[in-house]
Amino acid sequence: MSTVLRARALGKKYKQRWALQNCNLNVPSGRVVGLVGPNGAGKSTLLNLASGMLAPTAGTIEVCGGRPAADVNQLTKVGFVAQDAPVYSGLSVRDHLDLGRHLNPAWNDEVAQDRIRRLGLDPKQRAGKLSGGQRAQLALTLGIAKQPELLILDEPVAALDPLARREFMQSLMESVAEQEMSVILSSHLVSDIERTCDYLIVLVDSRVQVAGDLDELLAAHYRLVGPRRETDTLPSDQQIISESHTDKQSTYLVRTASPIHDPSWTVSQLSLEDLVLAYMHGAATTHERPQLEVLR
Ligand SMILES: Nc1ncnc2c1ncn2[C@@H]1O[C@H](COP(=O)(O)OP(=O)(O)OP(=O)(O)O)[C@@H](O)[C@H]1O
Repeated sequence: MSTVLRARALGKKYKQRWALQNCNLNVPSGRVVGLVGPNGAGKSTLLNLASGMLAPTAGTIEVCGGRPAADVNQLTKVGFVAQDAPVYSGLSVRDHLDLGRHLNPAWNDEVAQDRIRRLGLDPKQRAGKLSGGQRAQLALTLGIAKQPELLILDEPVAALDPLARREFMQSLMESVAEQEMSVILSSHLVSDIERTCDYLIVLVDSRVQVAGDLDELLAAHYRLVGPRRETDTLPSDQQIISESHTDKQSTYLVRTASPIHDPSWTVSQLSLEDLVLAYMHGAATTHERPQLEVLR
């Protein structure tokens, strides 16, 4: 199985503060990866390192088998749509497509023109006059028509209303299905991740808390509710992600590869939202609880 992103002890420091620390990842190719975490967790930092916009302070990162943005070949392989979908406000939609055609050797003009038509964008319209959603769609169009091996999207739907968000994600999924493309996208919205992603990375407070195949992660996490028990009474193969207690009752969210047979527990599976929040809560027990927007 080939790897689209590999990070080893990767770190990025701004002045005295680590924005990303000891990040180790092996993301398989052909997946749609959801990168989730609270504000300031380090998501943009990781995506900027992956696109070559930033250089690591520590460790290494490889995308599509090479150092990000190392040469023209590497630049061709990776598409990056930064946060807030940056476009040139003085240029028209058509100018953007012309620019894309000239700058990208694997540019697919048919895909670009078709998307613009389907979105109902006027080619003569200046990008500065488009709505936030239309700008995001234009930026996504440029990323998709470039036909990269890896498309990186930093909070692509943040500015969109729920309907526009769903349409945006749908059109992204159609393009993924049509092209052989890996995608890494960051989002605060668990519902978007749930609908579109098959691989999850949870980043909190500059550290990767968990990463892996979404279905495998969901299958390996449980909520245990039962009479109050101390942490050290749980089997060692159960990794405690978060816990809460009342005088009489304990609730644990655990990760384990083994089935749970203990009859004193009421056992249930976790939703994706539960899982993400458990890792955020677990990582934040010494801090204020981070905010995660959960929209349905
Ligand atoms: N250019 C910079 N100079 C100094 N500090 C920075 C810079 N960029 C980011 N940081 C800090 O690094 C940390 C991680 O920021 P980053 O933008 O990667 O987080 P994020 O998870 O993308 O957040 P958000 O969800 O709010 O976009 C934050 O504490 C932020 O203040």
